[in-house]
Parts: sequence; C-alpha cells; structure tokens
Amino acid sequence: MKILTAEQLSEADKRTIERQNITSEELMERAATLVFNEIHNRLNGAPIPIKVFCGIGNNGGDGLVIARHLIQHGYHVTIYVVNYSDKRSDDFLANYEKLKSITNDWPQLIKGEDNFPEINTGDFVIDAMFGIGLNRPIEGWVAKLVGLINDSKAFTLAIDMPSGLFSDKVPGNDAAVIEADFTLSFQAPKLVFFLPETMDYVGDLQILDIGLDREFLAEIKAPIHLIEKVEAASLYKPRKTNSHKGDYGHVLIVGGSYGKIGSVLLTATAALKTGSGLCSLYIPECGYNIVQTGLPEAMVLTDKDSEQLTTYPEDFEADVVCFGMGAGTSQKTVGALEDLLNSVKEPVVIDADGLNILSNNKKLLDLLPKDSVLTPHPGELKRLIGEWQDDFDKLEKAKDFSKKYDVVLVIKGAHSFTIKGDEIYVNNSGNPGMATAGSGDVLSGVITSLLGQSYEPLSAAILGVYLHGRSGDFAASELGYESVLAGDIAQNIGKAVKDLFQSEMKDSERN
Ligand SMILES: NC(=O)C1=CN([C@@H]2O[C@H](COP(=O)(O)OP(=O)(O)OC[C@H]3O[C@@H](n4cnc5c(N)ncnc54)[C@H](OP(=O)(O)O)[C@@H]3O)[C@@H](O)[C@H]2O)[C@H](O)CC1
Ligand SMILES: [K+]
Repeated sequence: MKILTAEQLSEADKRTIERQNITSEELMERAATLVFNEIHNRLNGAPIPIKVFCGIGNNGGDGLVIARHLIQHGYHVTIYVVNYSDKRSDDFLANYEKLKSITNDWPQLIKGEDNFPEINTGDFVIDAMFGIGLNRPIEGWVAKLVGLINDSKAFTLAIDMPSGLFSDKVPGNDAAVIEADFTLSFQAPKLVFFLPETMDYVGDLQILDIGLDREFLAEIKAPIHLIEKVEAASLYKPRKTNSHKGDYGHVLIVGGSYGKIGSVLLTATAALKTGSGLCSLYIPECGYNIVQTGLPEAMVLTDKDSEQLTTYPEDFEADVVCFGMGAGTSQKTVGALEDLLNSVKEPVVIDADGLNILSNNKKLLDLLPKDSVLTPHPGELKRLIGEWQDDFDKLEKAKDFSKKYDVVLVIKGAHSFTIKGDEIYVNNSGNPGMATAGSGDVLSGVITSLLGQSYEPLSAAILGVYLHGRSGDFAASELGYESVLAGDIAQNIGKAVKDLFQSEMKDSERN
C-alpha cells in the first residue's frame, strides 16, 4: 500500500470529486459515515458519554457528520466546536446546519480555557480538531485543551490524524499532540504513523478505504510503501513439485565467538526453516559440538582459532554468505571479514558485529558486493551513518548511505524500514514480544535463506522482514509477548509462509 503525503491526499480528494462527479460534502459524508460504522460496530449502542471535539475545517466537518449519525442512533453525544479560528470551511458549515436540523443540543463553543468541559476517564473522546490541514504547531489554550484530553486518560479516537501531528515532520519537544488510543485514517497511511518518534501518538491504526479515485491513486508516484500480507505474498515464489535441495540454495553463516555460539545457531535454524536447501556454518572451533548437536541438519566448518574468527574459507562455494552475529570485533575478526569481502562477488548479508566492524573500518564498505543487505538496529545504524536530528533526517541519511554504497539497508525497529536508494518499504507485521535477544539473528537467517533461493536482494529483505514479523505474531499469540524467544520466531516461519495465502476472516464472517 502506498504511503501518501498530505498534498497527494488533497489532490486525490479533488480528482475524486471531479471524476466521480460528487461534491466535497458528499465525499465527507462517505468518509465520516465509514468512521461512524466502525464506532457503532464496536460500541453497539453502549450508553457511554461521547465527547466530539471538532475543529473548524474539514476534519471538524468529519466530526460533525460522525456526531450526527451517533445522535441519530441514540448515543449520548456532546459536541464541542474548538474555535481556534473564526473561519469555517464550507463543508463544516453545511454539516453544522444539518446537525441543527436533527437535535436541539447544539454544539458548545470553546473559545478559551473558561469553556473547557470536564473530561472523565470513562468518556469516549473523538478528536476531530485537526487533520492533514495542520500547518503550524498547536498553541495557547488549544494546546492546553489537548493536554486536558491527554491527561483525562479517556479513550481517544483520532479522526484521520491525531491533532497536532504533522504528516511530514516530527513535532517539536513539548508540542501539543493528541495521544490517541485508536486512529481511523482515510484512504492511505501517513509516514508519521510508523516512525519511532511519532508512532506512539497514533495508538492502534485502521485505514478506511473511502473510495478515492482508483486510477489517480494507481498513478501517484510514491516512493514509500507499507508492507502487509498482500504485498508480501506478491513477492513469494512457490516451490516446484519437481525440485531438489540444490534448487533452494546453499547458505553459509559466518559468525560466533566463545560464549556467543547460540547466535549462529539461531541464524542457521532460521535459514533452514525458511527453506534453504543446504546450510553450512563457518565458526570458531569452540562451537563445533554445540552446532552439530543443536542443528544436525547443518554442516560445520571451523576456523583454526578456537574462540574467534580469523580467516574466511575462500574456496568454499555457497550461493550466499551471511556474516556477523556473535562474531565480536577483534582485529583478527576484522581480517576475516576483509578476506570474505575480497573473495565473495555476490550480495552478502551483514549483521551485528559485522556492521560494527564496518563502522570501525569504513574502507571495508567499498568492498561490499553491490546489493548486499545490511540489517542494523538503530544503535548500529548510528555508528554506520552518523547521528541524525530526527526520524526524517535519519531516513534521508539512510537513503544517501544506500545510494553511496549500493546496498539495501534494513533498519530494525517496531516497524522495520527497508531502504534501497529513494525507495522505502515500511513493515507492518510483528509485535513487542520480538524485542528479545537473538531476534535479529533469526531475521538475518530468513533474509539470507531467501537470497540463496534466488530472490532479488530487495525482495529478500522486504519479504524476510515481513515473514520474520509474522512468525513473531504467531509465536506471541501462542505464548504471550513476554515468553517469545528468538527460537520461537524461527519455529513459526512455516506458519508465516502458509499464512501469506490465507485470507483474513472478518468478524462478521465468523460463526
Ligand atoms: N481526502 C481525504 O482524505 C479527505 C479528507 N477529509 C478531511 O479533511 C481533513 C483536512 O481538512 P482541512 O480543512 O484541509 O484541514 P484541517 O481540518 O486539518 O485544518 C483546518 C484549518 O486549520 C488551520 N490550522 C492549521 N494549523 C493550525 C494551528 N496550529 N492552529 C490554528 N489553526 C490551524 C488551517 O487553516 P489556516 O488558513 O489558518 O492556515 C487549516 O486549513 C482531513 O484530515 C480529513 O479529516 C474529508 O472529510 C474527506 C476526504
Ligand atoms: K484529528
């Protein structure tokens, strides 16, 4: 799914009105009615106090439409017009008139702190103050109102965007932004919903298809994509009936050191669980018995050093090589990576200490084969590309790095970002249970395995990240977040692959 900017969405809005020959008021009615349906499906008539805070633009207009439907369905609704400006949008005014015709409880005008209502923990707050039209920080008494809503701890549903959140920049320190529990957003996700610095304002997210012009949406050039099941499934290559292990790649996992042999074991397990035909490991001698016992399906070669890697077996023929997990950063191991990069011509996967070695020895970056995949967490990324000012700056620097060294970057996080040149792919699978030791080692194994199975490096990274997250979802649903171990993620990769082609059942379809 394309992630769009506020400008692109406003343009899509205009084109839809032209091409579908409808008024903007009709489009607002359509969009806001979908929101009402979602609320009604969940509240099911519950008599809880609903407080709708409307701005004076079209986000506020949406709020008025939602409120009208709620009132007509018997809900207990109080509407507030947050008068941050004396202007009114046309569609706001039209819906204000419609509201007056169905209720005698007219909206209450908030012009300053004196008009603030009481907001209780048990209230249901609908935030329709600002949407994609926000163009400067919220200030003064309106900022105080945002604080009051946040402090109330009432369940807060944001319409389109949490008010105060820009679609294209990070709010400043101490900025007033609604901390929503749930955001129902129109047509396309916005990048800020997924960035570490801004995602917490959004709460749970649902995108509503409000029927904007399909042709225009298909034509829009958007370099940022959200990766969900459909996108991941489109990358998947089915196995052929008439095939053998030689068709699915031979991966070589290079890593480990004394006390950190478990890491390579996890990576190798994940590679085999993702379907590699053959898996070999190159590790220090101390790991030999551990790996042979822990993973009998794998083959093991050992370095002459018993505790760390010092060389690379350059005559070894593998389809893809992965380097770094548990390897340490000793000078001898730097030499091992240098040997590897001097002998391998196909894209490699570099993770963990492999990345730290690259950061400490920047000249090695020039030896990386084109389209190699680097999988840093934010700390490793900082060492690679330097400090950034905010998440937008981080993405710019990451794109520059990807272009400079011709590599695919996977920035790991709650939503991992895969970057190649100017293209960004935001992953939407996974859960907090995956924040656990060894989770990254498993991811490297999945990506390496896909590369060995002839996936293009970018596709291997995007699909690998998605499958890793989905495996974590299966592990968490069985075990609970706290009990997910990295090994559990590896064990569930098969389920994640099968799930690519299982359609979601809607609640209404369940018996
Ligand atoms: N295509 C769609 O997705 C649809 C979206 N809809 C809804 O429309 C809003 C966007 O509505 P818009 O009227 O453009 O903007 P807002 O309602 O977000 O903001 C209203 C005006 O507020 C002013 N503004 C901006 N920032 C501030 C601030 N910090 N303090 C005070 N005032 C501010 C600004 O006007 P100015 O002239 O003062 O600059 C805004 O214009 C979208 O989010 C959806 O909810 C449609 O309903 C359906 C289609
Ligand atoms: K809002």
